[in-house]
This record gives sequence, C-alpha cells and structure tokens, in this order.
Amino acid sequence: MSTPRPVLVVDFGAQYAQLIARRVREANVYSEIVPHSMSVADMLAKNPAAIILSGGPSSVYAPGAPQIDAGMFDAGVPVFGICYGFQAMAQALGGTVAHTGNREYGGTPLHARPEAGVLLRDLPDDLPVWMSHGDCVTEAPAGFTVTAESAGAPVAAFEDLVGRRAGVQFHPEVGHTAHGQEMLTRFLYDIAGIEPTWTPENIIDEQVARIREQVGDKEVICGLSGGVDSAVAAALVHKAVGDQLTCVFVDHGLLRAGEAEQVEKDYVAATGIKLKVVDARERFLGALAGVTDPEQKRKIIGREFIRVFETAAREIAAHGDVEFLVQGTLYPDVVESGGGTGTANIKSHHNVGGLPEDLKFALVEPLRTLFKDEVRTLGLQLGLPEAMVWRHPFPGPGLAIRIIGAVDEERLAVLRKADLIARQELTLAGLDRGVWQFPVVLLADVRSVGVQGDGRSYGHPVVLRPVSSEDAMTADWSRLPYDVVAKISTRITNEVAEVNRVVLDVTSKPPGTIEWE
Ligand SMILES: Nc1ncnc2c1ncn2[C@@H]1O[C@H](COP(=O)(O)OP(=O)(O)OP(=O)(O)O)[C@@H](O)[C@H]1O
Ligand SMILES: O=c1[nH]c(=O)c2[nH+]cn([C@@H]3O[C@H](COP(=O)(O)O)[C@@H](O)[C@H]3O)c2[nH]1
Ligand SMILES: NC(=O)CC[C@H](N)C(=O)O
Ligand SMILES: [Mg+2]
Repeated sequence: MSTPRPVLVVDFGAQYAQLIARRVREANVYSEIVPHSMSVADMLAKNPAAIILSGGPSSVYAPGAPQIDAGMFDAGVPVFGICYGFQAMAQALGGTVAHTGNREYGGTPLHARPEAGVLLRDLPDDLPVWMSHGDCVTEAPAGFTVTAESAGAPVAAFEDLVGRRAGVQFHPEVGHTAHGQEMLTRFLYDIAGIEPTWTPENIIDEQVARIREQVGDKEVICGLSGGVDSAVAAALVHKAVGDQLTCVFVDHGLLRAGEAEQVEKDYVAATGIKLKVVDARERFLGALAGVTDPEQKRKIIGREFIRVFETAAREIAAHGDVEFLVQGTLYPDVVESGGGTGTANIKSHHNVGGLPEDLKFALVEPLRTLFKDEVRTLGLQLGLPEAMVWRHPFPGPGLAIRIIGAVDEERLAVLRKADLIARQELTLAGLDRGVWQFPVVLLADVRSVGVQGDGRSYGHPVVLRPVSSEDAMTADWSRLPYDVVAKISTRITNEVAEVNRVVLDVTSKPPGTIEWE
C-alpha cells in the first residue's frame, strides 16, 4: 500500500504537537509532524491532505517570531490553526494579533455561536475549553466568520469555509477540552474532506521488529523503576530479544515507602525477566547534598543514574560491553525537556534533558512518541498485571523533586511518612483509579506557627497535589471529597511530628505543572 497523503502538523515549538498528531491518528487519518523551519515548498511536496498549525511559546508580533509564508494559503490545502498557529494564520492573512493583557490558562468557558460554521455546530454555546495564551486575535482576516469568543479572546475561533481554513485560540487536542476531538474530526472530515481510511499498524509488532533490528544479538540493559512505562518498555524488548535483556533497578534513596521491595518481588514474579538491584543511596544523597535548584537536582540525578547503569552494565556483560540502554521514556518527558523543535524547556526529565553529555549507551526507547494512556493500553495487550498497568506515575527523580529545598535523610523520612498516609487514605476511599496521580510535597524551607497539645509548634507545611489527567500534558486538580482531605490532614499532623500544616494545591496544568519542581 502506498503511503497515504499526510496531514502535516507544523510544530511551532508546541507542548502539544504530538498530541495533535495522535488525535489525528485517532480519527483514522495519517499524520506527520514537521518543524516550522521547513519551507512551504517542501511541505507541499509531501502532497498534504491538510495542514495543522500548532501552538508555540513565541508571540507572533515579536521580532524573530516564526511566521507563516503566505504561499501556504495559495495552494488550496485546507489549514487549521491552533493557538500560536491560529494567531500566526490570522496575522499572515491580514487580521490583527495583540497582547491585550488578558491571559487565560487552564479551563475557560467558551461562548460559541453554534449556528455559525462547522466546528462548533450544534455544540453547547457555553463550552469548557482548555486555554494557554497571553496574546489574542483582535480582528479576524477578511473572509472569516468569528464563531466563538471568551472573556480573554474576542476572536476565539474562526472559519472560512470557502477557503477551507479554520482556527481556534483554545486547544481542541487536549483531553480537558469538551468535544475537542469532535472539533478536530469535523475539520478533517467536513472542512478538509478527508476520508477516515488509515488504520494504525500494530504498534507491538512494529516496535518488536524495530528493536530486533536496532539491537541485533547484542546485550541490553533496561532501567526498571516499577512504573508502567519501564515495565512496558522492558516487556517489548523482552519479546524482541529475550534473554539478551537484563533489567536494572536503582534504589537511589529517593523512593517512597515499600517501593524497592515491591519491584523486587512483583516484577520478577509477573514477567520472569532477569533483574539486578543496585543500592545507590549513598551515591545519590551525597551528590544532592545542599542542592536546592530544581534543574540542578534533575541534572545530578540524570547523571548519577547513567553512572550507576554503566557500572551495572560492566558487571552484567557476558561478552564485551553492553551498548544499549532501554528507558521507558514517553513523549511528555521529551517535550517538557525542550526536545521538540523550538520547544521551551519546562523541566529537564532525568531520562532526557538530564542525561549527561558523555552518554555512551545507545538508547532504546520504544515509547518515545506515545502518551501514558496509550502505554497502558499496550501494557494490557502485553499481558502485564492490572495493578502494574494502573499504578500512579512516580517520577524517576522521586522524592527529591517533592522536597522544596535541599534533600537529606531526615527530610526524606518526613515526606515518606506523609506520602504513605495520603496513599493509604486514597486507597481506603476507593479513589485510586479516580485520581490520576497524587504527589505529596514537603515545603522543607518554609515553617509556620501552630498550636499542638497547648504548646507552640513551628513546623513544615505539606502540600497535597491530587490531579486528574489523561496523559500528563494537561491536568486539573482533583475534587477529592472533603472528608478524605480532612482525614489525610488530621493523620499527617497527628502522625508526622515535623509537619503542623497541610494545604491543598488547587492549580490546573497549565499554569502549574503536576510536580512542584
Ligand atoms: N529507580 C529506577 N531504577 C531504574 N530505572 C529507573 C528508575 N526510575 C526511573 N527509571 C528509568 O527512567 C524512566 C523514566 O521514568 P518514569 O518515572 O517516567 O517512568 P516509569 O517509572 O517507567 O513509569 P511511571 O511514569 O509510571 O512512573 C523509566 O522508564 C526507567 O527506564
Ligand atoms: O521519570 C520522570 N522523570 C522526571 O524527571 C520527571 N519529571 C516529571 N515527571 C512526571 O511527568 C509527568 C508530568 O510532570 P509535570 O506536570 O510535573 O511536568 C508527571 O507524571 C510527573 O510525575 C517525571 N518523570
Ligand atoms: N499556547 C500557545 O500557542 C501560546 C501562543 C502565544 N505564545 C500566546 O501566549 O498567546
Ligand atoms: Mg516512575
């Protein structure tokens, strides 16, 4: 079968470019991401069925901001602009974009004119959509109908059905936008006239073949954390190259209560994969001593992980060197580390942006373009136990990025106790699946006055950060029942002597991230 005509997603440095491509795939339409630096002639040479312009961190009116060559609109290819792409499209076609000072981040009510146009037809006229912008289109270009507005965006959506062009200020690609997938689908089917004929190849077979080709008959190690991503990555590699794989679990001293034991016991029992456990607690805590800057912590942790893997590889290798390191890297790790084209660095994930420059391993990362929920589906298909597949994500740098301030044994012990209580109460309330992730954060350099047992206390606050999400790209704070919050708060302040205050984080992502560092 010949390659189908692609829908090109032009990446302007978006946090969400892969998410757009994924949504297009979900609509059974073939999609490819291209950088905004690609010339329009090269894009058109790919014979695209449509072009989607992504969001991005720049302001279109700023000097040097990426622009759209107006030639894109002369070729008769349907175009859909999202956020920055919407603004750049408006500007290229003669509309106006301004910094109005009305910033909107997270859930925002959209006032649609559902009678106008195609994208919003018959949808509720008051839709909750996800926004992330500081600039907005103040005047649509000639020939476009404005189909929605929000408090901060007088032009929040527009369409020119004759020219087969449309755009939106909000993000239809994120799970938190109501009817977002429907809007994208309407662009693809109803405005661009694309037939939904593409079906995704079987990702498992494709990845297994690719891993075999990359690794050949060489030995491989895999960083295994007990989390779902590395479990799925290891299962894929095991399927591809069997006993050439040895997994390495690093106990870096930044784990939660009970975690090391669980990995040793459950993972091997479930999969039969060879596992080496390394106690690297002293090494990590020594390297982190006195460090408070989040990026510095992440870089140190990324480096130490690799040094530990190198030592482990030398001990494991039966013949020569181990060249390959498998990691359960997902797309959010890559994009947040600034790994897209012109993408802002939000935080350096230890397994991507935190890797040392002198890395000698070749990386095997079969999940690098996927999102957590897609990986969970793969895990179930590969036969991994439900408890492993549905486990809450836990970041590789562990509790180090949940202690705001320097990391040491005492602080880790305090946070471990508080975290265990929060997890126990969530499970007791039957909310493990209702909450996507539940970081507990220790504000180690902050103290507040309390009164406990008629005496004065001067302790540390702990932050509860339960969130709902689908893929970690966007999140909302979980509306936990107040009695569950109360129970956690009472237990933490009663049982953890160093903590005298518990606060609840009620910030969505954006503008907050899930972790505090
Ligand atoms: N303690 C650890 N020992 C060995 N490798 C680790 C450890 N922690 C993280 N890694 C490696 O870093 C990768 C990224 O970590 P991350 O936490 O994102 O994924 P995960 O732990 O596999 O899944 P989850 O997101 O569900 O926790 C892991 O897939 C794994 O390869
Ligand atoms: O393995 C990891 N290494 C890291 O350095 C890292 N930083 C954040 N996370 C996890 O990624 C998801 C998104 O996190 P944020 O909203 O905090 O950016 C959330 O699920 C975070 O827990 C990490 N995972
Ligand atoms: N998410 C985006 O694409 C943001 C676009 C632009 N930087 C703004 O703030 O409006
Ligand atoms: Mg993890």
